[in-house]
Amino acid sequence: MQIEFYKYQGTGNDFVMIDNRSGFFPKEDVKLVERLCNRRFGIGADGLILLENDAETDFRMVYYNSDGNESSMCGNGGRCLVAFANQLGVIEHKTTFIATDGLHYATVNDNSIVSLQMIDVVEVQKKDSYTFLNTGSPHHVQIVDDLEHYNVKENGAAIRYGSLYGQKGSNINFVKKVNDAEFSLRTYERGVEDETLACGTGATAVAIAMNATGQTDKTSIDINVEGGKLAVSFDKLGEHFTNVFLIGPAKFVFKGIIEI
Ligand SMILES: N[C@H](CCC[C@H](N)C(=O)O)C(=O)O
Repeated sequence: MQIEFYKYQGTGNDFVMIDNRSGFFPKEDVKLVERLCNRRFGIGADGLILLENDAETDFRMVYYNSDGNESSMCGNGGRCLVAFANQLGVIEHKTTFIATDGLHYATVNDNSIVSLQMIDVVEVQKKDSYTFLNTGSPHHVQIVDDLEHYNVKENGAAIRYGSLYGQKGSNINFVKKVNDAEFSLRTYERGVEDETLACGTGATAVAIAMNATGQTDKTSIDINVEGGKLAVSFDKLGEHFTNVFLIGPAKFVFKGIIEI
C-alpha cells in the first residue's frame, strides 16, 4: 500500500500530514502510525495529523502522537494543519475547524504565519513549585534555574510517569523568565516521551501560567522554544483566560510517497 504524505514543522515540532478526506487511512492502526513517525524506519515526526471532512466546519483535525496513539489537542500541529489546508486549496486565509477539544478559528498569511485560537482556560492549579492547567492538552509548568543545561528528558519523564499524573500523565514544561514579555521554554512531551523542539499547547500553558502566578501582568507574551519563537496572546477576565491565540510559523518541508 502506498500513502501520499506531506511533512510540516512548526518551530521544530514536526508532523506527518495526510489528506484523509476520502477516509482511506486505517485510523485504528497504532503500529502503522508509530511506523510512519519512526525516524529510522519511517518518515519521522513528533506526530501524525489527518485532515478530514466535517459537515459543519472547513475540516476535522485528528492528532496522533509518535507512539501511534490518538491524543489531545496539538497547538503546533493545528497551526501546521491550517497551512496544509491552505496548500491543498481547502481554505484561503481564514478558517474554523473542529478538533478533539472543540472549534478552532485560525488565520494563515502569505508568509506561513498561522494564528490559532486555543480553548479558553478557566482553571489554573497553582502549587508551591509548579502550575498545572489544560490548554487542549494537560501541562505541568515549572520554573528552573539553569534551563539551558537542564536534563529535560530525565526530569520530565520522572514527573510524567510519577505519582502526580497517574496513568494519563501530562506534558512537562520547564521555564526561565527573560523579562516580563518573554520566557524561554523546554518541553518533555507525553506520547513522544522525549523533549520536542517546541510544544504549542505547552507555550500557551506557560504564557497563561506566568500571568496567573504573577510572574508577569502582560497578556501578549513571547515564548522562546528550541526550534524558534512563538507568541501567545489572551484576554484575562478575573481568573478566566479567553481569546487565547498561539501565533508562529508553520512550514511545508517536503511531500512524498511511502510504501507500507
Ligand atoms: N503530546 C501532547 C499532544 C501534542 C502537543 C504538542 N505537540 C503541541 O504542539 O501542542 C499530548 O499528548 O498531550
